[in-house]
Order: sequence, then structure tokens, then C-alpha cells
Amino acid sequence: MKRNILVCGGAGYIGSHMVRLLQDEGHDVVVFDNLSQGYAEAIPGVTLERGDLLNPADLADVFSRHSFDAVIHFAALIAVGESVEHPELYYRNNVTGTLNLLDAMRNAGVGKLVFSSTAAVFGNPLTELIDEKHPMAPLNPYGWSKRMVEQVLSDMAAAFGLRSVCLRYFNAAGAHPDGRTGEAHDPETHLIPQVLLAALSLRNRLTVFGDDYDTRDGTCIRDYIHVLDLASAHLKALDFMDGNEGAHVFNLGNGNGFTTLDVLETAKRVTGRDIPYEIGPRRPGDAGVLVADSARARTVLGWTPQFDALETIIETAWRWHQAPHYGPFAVNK
Ligand SMILES: NC(=O)c1ccc[n+]([C@@H]2O[C@H](COP(=O)([O-])OP(=O)(O)OC[C@H]3O[C@@H](n4cnc5c(N)ncnc54)[C@H](O)[C@@H]3O)[C@@H](O)[C@H]2O)c1
Ligand SMILES: O=c1ccn([C@@H]2O[C@H](COP(=O)(O)OP(=O)(O)O[C@H]3O[C@H](CO)[C@H](O)[C@H](O)[C@H]3O)[C@@H](O)[C@H]2O)c(=O)[nH]1
Repeated sequence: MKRNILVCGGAGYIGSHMVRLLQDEGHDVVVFDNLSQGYAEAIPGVTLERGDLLNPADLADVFSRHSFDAVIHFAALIAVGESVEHPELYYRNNVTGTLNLLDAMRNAGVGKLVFSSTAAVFGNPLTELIDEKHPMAPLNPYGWSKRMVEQVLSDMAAAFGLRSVCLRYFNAAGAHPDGRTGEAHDPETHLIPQVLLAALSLRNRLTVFGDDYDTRDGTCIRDYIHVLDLASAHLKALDFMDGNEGAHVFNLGNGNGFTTLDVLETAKRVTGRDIPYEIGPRRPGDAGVLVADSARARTVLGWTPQFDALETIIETAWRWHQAPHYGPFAVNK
């Protein structure tokens, strides 16, 4: 079934991959983005409505000129460390911004939303694998902002019948295999792009944040999930909302934990380059281990990741990072 989809934050890293997949599947897409972190070049040929979630008039304008079957909402501030220093920015953009979007949807009679949540809602895990029932205890304002929106969506389902799916991504990574879209954050804080930038000598040596965690080599463990596998879960979520009322949550990861040193070792193999690093102190707000139990997404949504090997994730990112089409390190602009 062809759908009209509004993608908020669709010019950003994950959103732009989502937009490409929606187009490949024959859906009509409009992107709403303030380009604070996104790039128009990431979504060539797509209707881009430049506007800000914090300006309700921008949203009202977009909803008055288009009609949508559903909204996929990626737009947010995403840096954990910055959220500790400036919680006000995170609560305003991520919580107030989402409330503004929900008001606009309600005024326009749009009743379905897929929301980007995060493993950061859980805090330090109590079990080896984190499923949807794991208690939530965010360690930082970024995680709290997402936790708050999850609660808002649950309450809005009860009050107004809003249908929603919160997808809690673990560590998004990788790029489209054709190398035309990829991760281009500025500043870049994520591990895999930083490692690849170090391999290209585009940044100084990498600092590994702590080697005194209770893990096999002392460095943090994360569950890296390919950006296109995240995007495909959103398509499944759109189908799911057709037949299911209420607010739903799913954890999205591969269920494989890799240490920071595993990532460095794999990147060294993939790139064939030396990647200089030093061990530094822990980063405030970091959990030691975050690995998903995504059984529910697999069974209930029928989702199957296609790019689950860390090697493949890093290979696709490496293709992008060697010749990014946009972003701070763009070549051949
Ligand atoms: N990258 C990850 O590893 C990861 C992990 C878990 C969850 N998430 C969530 O996924 C979503 C997308 O992450 P990403 O890595 O693609 O981030 P990103 O920064 O690349 O994309 C976010 C986009 O939203 C836009 N935006 C931000 N605030 C806006 C506003 N007020 N109005 C309009 N547009 C606005 C930005 O310009 C950008 O294009 C975020 O909600 C993030 O919290 C990301
Ligand atoms: O220069 C770096 C960057 C990262 N790391 C380590 O690498 C791992 C991954 O760090 P990222 O910054 O790439 O990702 P996070 O796990 O901190 O955060 C990601 O997952 C979170 C959920 O926990 C949020 O959703 C957030 O938006 C998303 O980027 C962490 O153990 C971190 O300590 C380093 O050692 N050095």
C-alpha cells in the first residue's frame, strides 16, 4: 500500500536512510527539518519543508499543505554529553518539540507516529540482554527526554487514540552500501565514524573512554545495528499500526555486544590502516554494557536485520567516510 509519510528529521543520518527506503518502496515522502544537523544533499529530489519543531506555525503550515497517513519522527538533539551540560536544550527540543508535533498531528487528524527512542532510556542494565520489560532508569537528560516522550505517547493513546510505535535503537552505525548517504554529524561524537576519521588521519588519535569496566577487556560493550536495518523496522512499524491500536515499544539491536577495542580491531582489518588510540577516563553518562534483546521486534513486527555483521557495518561506513558527499569532510562538492 502506497502511503504519504512525513519524516521529521529526515535530512539527518538515520532519517535520510529512511527516506531512501520509503522512496524505494514507492511511498510519497515529505521531510520536515531545520537543517541544524541535517543536509539537503542527503535527500536529493525529496520535498524538503524547512522548519523548526519549536515553531508551531512551521508545523501548522506543513500539515495544511500536505495530507499524511503517518509521521516518522527522528528530529532530536542526540549528544549524551551535551545533554548533561545543557539539559534545558534537550528537554525543549526533544520533549516540547515533540509535543508541538503531536498537537499539529491532532489538529490535522493524523493518528499514527513512529518515534525514535533509544537504549539510553534503560540506564545500567540489570540483565545481560535488555528486553522491553527491563526497568527504565536513564543516566542522562538525553535518555530522560526520550523516556518522557514514551510516556506522553502512552498517555495520548489513552486520551486521543493516537497509535504509536517507539523504536529503541541501540547503536546506529553503517551507511548505505552505495556510499551516497552516511553519517555526517558535526561535531562527530559516535565511535565508528571517529575511528574511521582517525584511520583517514582526519582527526587526532582516538580516546577510548575507560578500560576499567566490568567487561572482557575493560572497555564498554555496545550493540551496533546497521542504519538500513533500523529503517526497515520502521516500515514494519507502519504496517503494524494499521492493525493495532495503542502505544507500543520495541528494542532494536543485533543482540551481539562488541567492546570498543573489538570495534578498533575490526576497523583496522576493514581499512587496512593503523588506528592510533589512547586510553582515557570514562565518559560521564556512559553505561558499561548495552545489548538488546530484540526478540519482540522479530516475532511481533516480523523484522529481520540484513546487515548484522560488525564487519559489514564498518565496511559500509568506510565506503562513505572515504568520500562523503556532504558534511564536514565532504569531497567533490
Ligand atoms: N544515532 C544513534 O546511534 C541513535 C541511537 C538511538 C536513538 N537515536 C535517535 O534517532 C534519531 C535520529 O538520530 P540521528 O543520528 O539521525 O540524528 P541526526 O542529528 O543526524 O538527525 C536529526 C535531524 O533532526 C533535525 N532536527 C533536530 N532538531 C530539530 C527541530 N527542532 N526542528 C526540525 N528539525 C530538527 C536535524 O537537523 C537533523 O537533520 C534521534 O531522535 C536520536 O535520538 C539515534
Ligand atoms: O571517541 C569515542 C567515542 C565513543 N567511545 C565509546 O564507544 C562506545 C559507543 O559510543 P557512541 O558515542 O558511539 O554511542 P553511545 O553508546 O554513547 O550512544 C548511542 O547510544 C545511546 C544509547 O545508549 C544514544 O541513543 C545515543 O544517541 C547514541 O549515539 C561507548 O562505549 C563510548 O564510551 C569511545 O571510547 N571513544
